[in-house]
Amino acid sequence: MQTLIINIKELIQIREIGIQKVSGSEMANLPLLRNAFLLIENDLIADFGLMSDCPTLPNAKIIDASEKVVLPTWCDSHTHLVYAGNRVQEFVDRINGLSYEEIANRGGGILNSAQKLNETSENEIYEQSKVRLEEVMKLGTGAIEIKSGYGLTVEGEIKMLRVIRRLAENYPIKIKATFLGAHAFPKEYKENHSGYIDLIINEMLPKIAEENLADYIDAFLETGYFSVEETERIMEAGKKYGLISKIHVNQFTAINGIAACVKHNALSVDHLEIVTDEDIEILKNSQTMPVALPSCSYFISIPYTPARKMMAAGLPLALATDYNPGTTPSGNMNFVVATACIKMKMTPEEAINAATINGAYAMGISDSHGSITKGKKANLIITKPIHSFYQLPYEFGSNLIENVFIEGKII
Ligand SMILES: N=CN[C@@H](CCC(=O)O)C(=O)O
Ligand SMILES: [Zn+2]
Repeated sequence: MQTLIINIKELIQIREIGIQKVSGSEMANLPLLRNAFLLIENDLIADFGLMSDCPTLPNAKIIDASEKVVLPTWCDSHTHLVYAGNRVQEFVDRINGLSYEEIANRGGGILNSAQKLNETSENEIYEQSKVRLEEVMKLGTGAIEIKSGYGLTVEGEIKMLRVIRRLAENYPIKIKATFLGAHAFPKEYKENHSGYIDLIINEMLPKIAEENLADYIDAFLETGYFSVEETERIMEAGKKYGLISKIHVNQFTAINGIAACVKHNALSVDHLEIVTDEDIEILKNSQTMPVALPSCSYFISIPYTPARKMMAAGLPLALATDYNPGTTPSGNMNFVVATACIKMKMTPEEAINAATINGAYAMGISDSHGSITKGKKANLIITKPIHSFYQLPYEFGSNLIENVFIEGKII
């Protein structure tokens, strides 16, 4: 099956095979072709180039993309898309003056979602989550990481990871699963942290490994949540089962967590609303991808990740949604890209690199996703007629997407 997209106004994010990520000043460069074609064969990108070199293929389905831009689908490397119910009351409480921390201290926050999740059947959680997954695919997300972390019990964490696996089996989008048992301490372990960490290591991890339910391991390394030492125990235990870490860190405070993550070869460090000069020094010369979550900063009014400072130091940066019921009830990567431009002063080129190739790296899939490269998955966004790709972040509230291809098929 061949599909030939012709007359593409701008074909953006074209890369040679082998580019895993872009860093520092390279992020300002977003390679593109004007007046281009792209050939899809089955689920893969078979060829692309200038219209002057476009092949004649009588049996191919032709799509005319005159006045339209084609780019790779978004790679959303950090979400909590599987959850039960919502936290809309906390949203109103915050408007009325309570902080995220105050809400959590009253038993709201993550523990509120955990209670709902443990009271809801696996089937019902699947039904609620698939609606969100279908919505983000239509919004141009072609690969997504989804975390557990609202179970906080052996049964609850396994239930979440089984829902993630079922979504991966039933939808064409690439899904990576991350085990986040260390998201918060359940009430009964408030004074017994080591007891809960023992439960994670001795009960949850072996079962998860037995069913092969997770690709990565995560922890919420933060004042009032998991300390550096506690997170190190989790990362070490994960390694024994082949789970590389992707860690929530530096959301509210900088407590030398990034150094511990780099020491344990974390694939990514995520949030980074508070970043010190020492943190930046440590991230240099590491293979760890920093991941910013600007719609979380927007929704709960906390600082934005200092993207300019980090890129100026030569670091790469990825962008993701953090889709979750508490701090970011939105999985819209188009909004993330626009917010990165508007609030973090990333250029459209930098933001698109961060949301595609670097997002793919942060979920370990840059060999197959994140750029227009021969042999990679034919995961493409075709826009409506627009003047240039700059219009995507510029018209931040509009949906400028006409079609989304995932693995060669329009969804
Ligand atoms: N910060 C930790 N975890 C989630 C929010 C969890 C929640 O409030 O439900 C986050 O990434 O923002
Ligand atoms: Zn998160």
